[in-house]
Amino acid sequence: MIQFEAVHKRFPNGTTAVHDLTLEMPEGGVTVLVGSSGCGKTTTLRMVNRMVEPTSGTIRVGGKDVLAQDAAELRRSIGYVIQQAGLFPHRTVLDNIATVPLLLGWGRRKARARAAELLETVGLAADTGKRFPHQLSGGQQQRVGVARALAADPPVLLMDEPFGAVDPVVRTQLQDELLRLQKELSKTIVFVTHDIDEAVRLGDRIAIFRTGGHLVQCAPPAELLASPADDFVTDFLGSERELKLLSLTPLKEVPQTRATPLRADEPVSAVSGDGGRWQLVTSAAGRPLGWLDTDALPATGTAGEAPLTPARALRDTDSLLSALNETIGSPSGCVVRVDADGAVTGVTAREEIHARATAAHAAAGAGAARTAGTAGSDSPAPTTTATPAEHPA
Ligand SMILES: Nc1ncnc2c1ncn2[C@@H]1O[C@H](COP(=O)(O)OP(=O)(O)OP(=O)(O)O)[C@@H](O)[C@H]1O
Repeated sequence: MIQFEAVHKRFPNGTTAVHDLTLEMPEGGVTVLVGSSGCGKTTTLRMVNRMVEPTSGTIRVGGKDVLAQDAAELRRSIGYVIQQAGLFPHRTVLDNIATVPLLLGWGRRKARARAAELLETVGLAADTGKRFPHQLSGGQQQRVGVARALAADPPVLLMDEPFGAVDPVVRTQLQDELLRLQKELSKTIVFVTHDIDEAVRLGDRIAIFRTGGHLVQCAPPAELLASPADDFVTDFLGSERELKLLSLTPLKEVPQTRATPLRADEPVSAVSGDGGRWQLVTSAAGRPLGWLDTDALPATGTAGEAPLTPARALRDTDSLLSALNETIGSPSGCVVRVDADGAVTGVTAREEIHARATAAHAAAGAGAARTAGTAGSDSPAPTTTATPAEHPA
């Protein structure tokens, strides 16, 4: 959808912000640009909608050279979200969202109706529309910024540190919202961030830049984490590289021991972990109540009276990292698995989770090696075309 071919940007003061960039951003995917401050991420992003003009090279959006298009028209056809939303302070939220549709001549009524619909899409209450931006929290303003960018339903969204100015809890909520929206809308998104965790969470592909506007590596997150191209990328990914890889792998494919009723005449069922000492007790509806230590049971006691150690249950869509975390806290060393309704389906032992984690690492590494081989290079290529790796739903 977006292609950079040998793009160079040198500002009049002599600064080279982007150096010989060749990069493809696939349709319907999120490409995240990361790197330290001043490495050319924003300049790269802004060249897509011609807010910055390249010095040389070609940029195509949907196959068309951006320089061959009218700049204002191009900008209206591409959504743009920036840090702190950049809303017009004297316009209501609804009018802010309706900005591009009005510029496109939709008429006030239709533009406002679309804006009202988008308020709901981004998770804001209808009455928010009448307020002014300063009457909203930072997180709410960012949602309005996203709604404004989506108003004319552009195929491409440019997002420049959109969640950089909110606290970590709101940031996670906004990331969740974006993932949810993206599942529905499948936009081609270019997302700039400083935060590698955000990049791993949101990106279908991550492009890592180094100062001077050099692209060092571009790959799906799992490949990048399993096979960083050089020491710069390794350092940038941080010391928890392997754990980040586990955060991308869902628990789904890891086998589980199925739960079976302990005694047909009791409203509890149990499944054994840790050689049978620990029993998982469930309610009549099959929800997990906790782990029962059978060694500590009084001779005459029953499962229904004994104290239970709480068990946090995981679903198939949870990550191997969450599973690993649970095995550390679980007295049995097993994680409890539940279905979408919260009913226990079984348990998985720590060893199974470790084995799957090792396999996930090997598979991601093999994917990167295949890509490097295809590219005909003896080091991982900066631009890869490998199949996207597993990603949490
Ligand atoms: N208009 C300009 N004139 C001159 N130099 C500029 C201009 N805009 C950006 N630069 C320089 O180009 C380089 C890349 O800037 P850019 O904003 O693209 O980096 P960035 O990776 O987005 O940085 P940050 O993460 O800090 O936002 C920097 O050295 C910056 O100072």
